[in-house]
Amino acid sequence: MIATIQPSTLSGDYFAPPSKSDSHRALICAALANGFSFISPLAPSEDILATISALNALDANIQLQEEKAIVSGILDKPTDHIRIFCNESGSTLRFLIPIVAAYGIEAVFTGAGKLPQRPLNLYHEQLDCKGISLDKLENEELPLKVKGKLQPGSFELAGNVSSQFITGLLFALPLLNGDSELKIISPLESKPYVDMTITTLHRFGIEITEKDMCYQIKGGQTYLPCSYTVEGDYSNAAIFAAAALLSEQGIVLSGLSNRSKQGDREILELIKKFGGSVTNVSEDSVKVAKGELHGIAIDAAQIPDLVPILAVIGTFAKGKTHIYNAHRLKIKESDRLTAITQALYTLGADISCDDDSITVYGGKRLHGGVVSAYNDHRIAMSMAIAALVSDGEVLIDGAEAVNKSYPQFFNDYNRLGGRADVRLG
Ligand SMILES: O=C(O)C1=C[C@@H](OP(=O)(O)O)[C@@H](O)[C@H](O)C1
Ligand SMILES: C=C(OP(=O)(O)O)C(=O)O
Repeated sequence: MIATIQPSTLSGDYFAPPSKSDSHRALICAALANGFSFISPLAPSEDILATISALNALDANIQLQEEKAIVSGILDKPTDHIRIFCNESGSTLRFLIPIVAAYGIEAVFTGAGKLPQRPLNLYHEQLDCKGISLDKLENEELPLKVKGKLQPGSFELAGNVSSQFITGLLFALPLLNGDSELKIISPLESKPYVDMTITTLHRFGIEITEKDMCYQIKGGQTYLPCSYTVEGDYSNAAIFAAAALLSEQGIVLSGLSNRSKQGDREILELIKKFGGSVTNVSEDSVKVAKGELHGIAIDAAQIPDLVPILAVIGTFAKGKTHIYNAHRLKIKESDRLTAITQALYTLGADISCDDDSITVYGGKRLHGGVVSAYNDHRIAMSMAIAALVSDGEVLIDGAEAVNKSYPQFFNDYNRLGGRADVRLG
């Protein structure tokens, strides 16, 4: 699909869609609980549908009704052999591998897009000696056959590859018949996502303690069903917060808890640092509007998903914006460092990147052109915001990538005054 976008200004009232990360966690915890849980709101993005399909393959019974899921948990040990298609969802894949291992189920995991090239090395290193065999069936990470019964004990993981490996083990280890500990042996990046996991586990009756970056997990714990309200998604709302920086009237962003553990709520502090206007309206809504924007330095270690839209804001801001500690962006749905740099460069931005950082000198308008989404939802959405300040139309090739996390993106974009025409290309 191709999105053809004319320059415009977005303004008005925006309501954040449910958080993809929070939704994954709630669905998995509910599926591991014996009894009925109710989860709402839910948005049927490709990633969330992948997790629902995977959990139903594990004999959980998840019924989606409009924007709500009714989940009855996995009954004892589900079937012995299953195939789990994770589509392009790294969360689905990395969260479910330890869970399948905890149940002793033989499973073949498959995926699409770049997922077969995204690393699983930490599981190969840590699960092989805990009763689990992980066999690559072809020459990439997927298809992957997982076999064996996960044993409790001591695990050691690096903190600078993906926090998703830690989350996956935190879901599974409480189910085992013995205690475990999970030592993080290098500085933990994307730590807010692990904090989100622990918060959601607590809501479903599972307790994890942590001291000196070592997580202690008691075995024999029982997930308890509950009614769970999914938070608004800061990662996707950040796209419209950036758009608001181009608008005198601004945008009121609602449905975003000011007590959220989502790391990407940092977007509001960063917008203030850029010189944008941020005004609290209520506990769950904030108004963002135009300000005198100047370049800033940004440590991306804890907020990787914000980097594409931060680079776009950098093109708005006068002077230098430098985003560093961003090396992990190379192993997302695209090599996001190269993708966002190339796409903005195509529209005339003064931008460059290396293996760990992006530098952009902003303050001048961009020009129109044709850019790729690189099969990456966050690149597609970020470039739709860059199009707002381009002299001339911008065509985003592969705009359907937004469906991975935010199928309603272009509807919301146009409702706020955007001029995006999305057609099969
Ligand atoms: O746990 C999660 O929900 C996520 C963790 C992050 O990955 P990393 O931990 O690999 O940075 C993030 O990029 C991803 O979109 C969602
Ligand atoms: C990388 C992302 O998700 P995942 O790792 O779940 O594929 C994302 O949503 O930007």
